[in-house]
Amino acid sequence: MRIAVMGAGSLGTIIGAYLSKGKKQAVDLIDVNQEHVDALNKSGATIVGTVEETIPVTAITPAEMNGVYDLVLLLTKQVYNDQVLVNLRQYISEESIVLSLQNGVPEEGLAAELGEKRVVGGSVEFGATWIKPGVSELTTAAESFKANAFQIGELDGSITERAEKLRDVLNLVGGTEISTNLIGTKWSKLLVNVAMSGTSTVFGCTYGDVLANDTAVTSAVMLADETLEAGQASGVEFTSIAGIDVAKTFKINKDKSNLSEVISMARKVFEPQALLRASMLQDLEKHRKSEIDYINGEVVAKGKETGTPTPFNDLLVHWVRKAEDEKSVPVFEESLVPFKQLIEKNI
Ligand SMILES: NC(=O)C1=CN([C@@H]2O[C@H](COP(=O)(O)OP(=O)(O)OC[C@H]3O[C@@H](n4cnc5c(N)ncnc54)[C@H](OP(=O)(O)O)[C@@H]3O)[C@@H](O)[C@H]2O)C=CC1
Ligand SMILES: CC(C)(CO)C(=O)C(=O)O
Repeated sequence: MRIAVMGAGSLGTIIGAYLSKGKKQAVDLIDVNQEHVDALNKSGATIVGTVEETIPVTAITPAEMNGVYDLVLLLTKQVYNDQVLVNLRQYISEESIVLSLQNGVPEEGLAAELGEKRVVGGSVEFGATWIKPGVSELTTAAESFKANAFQIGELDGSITERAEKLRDVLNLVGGTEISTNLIGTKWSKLLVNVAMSGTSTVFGCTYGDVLANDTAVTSAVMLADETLEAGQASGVEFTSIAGIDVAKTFKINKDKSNLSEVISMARKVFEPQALLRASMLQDLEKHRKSEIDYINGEVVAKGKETGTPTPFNDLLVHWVRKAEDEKSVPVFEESLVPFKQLIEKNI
């Protein structure tokens, strides 16, 4: 099988490295960062953090792509999908599979662009941070990465031979399961990103800082609840993620009578990830456009479509877009002010 890892950044460096290990298939790590590509070819892909390993890989820039790939792992940020797909079209056939492992719910758009038959979806259950050319950090405990790295699935939830084949390939990286409810799986991961990555971004802090502050953590669970409301109103059946049934855990009663219980659960569930900083926050720090439109913005869009109010997500998207426009990084105490006001109005 000839595999393209499209976007060998934080995640792609690690995934591409483990797929290349043992040379079981031909794998190209493809990235626009020439310095990174050169370092990968010269010294291999170095994984630091919860594992320490260097694996020889083949890396190229998009301009050096050639021939046809059987499998493309889409690991660029969704923000760049339009330009990535224009290039990619030249290197896929009718039989090629494009597996998006991006956060958010890009599958529908990809199927419209590339044809439903070519697209398989997936969700990544570990974290990674690009450190420098050739080096990426695994930020999830190694045992948990080996046990639960991916959930993948066909858009219609069927278990097909190709999904089983993809599972076997991804098992070379970390534990992979086939989801029979891909949209539910993607929305369940979306809920975590909306609540925790959204707040980590808008407050400019770690997950731990969010959990430790009453206004920030209350905002996080309100964001999660809006995700459940908007998702369920559009027919999403939420699933479990890392063993947590998200619909049961994060549902806030209309009269808010269980709010403090939900906050306690959020603190317990996310405490092991206290050191994480959202990749969207890292985008703001690099003065880049973040994936906010595809994360919290997805909830706002579904809320509009279904007539579900999403005031916390509206406010968060507004503040993150403002930071993008101003090329600034949110300051914790400043961002707390409007969220405190919204909580006083709504709770
Ligand atoms: N990092 C994480 O912990 C997790 C990330 N995800 C999701 O996975 C996806 C990838 O995230 P992440 O690995 O963090 O992203 P990164 O930005 O670290 O990696 C993407 C890489 O793609 C490169 N790139 C940009 N444009 C192109 C292009 N046209 N062709 C080829 N390469 C290109 C970027 O180069 P340059 O930087 O120079 O632009 C970068 O090296 C996102 O959707 C994210 O939400 C999901 C779970 C966890
Ligand atoms: C940090 C992590 C892994 C949270 O689940 C993530 O998905 C992100 O911020 O993009």
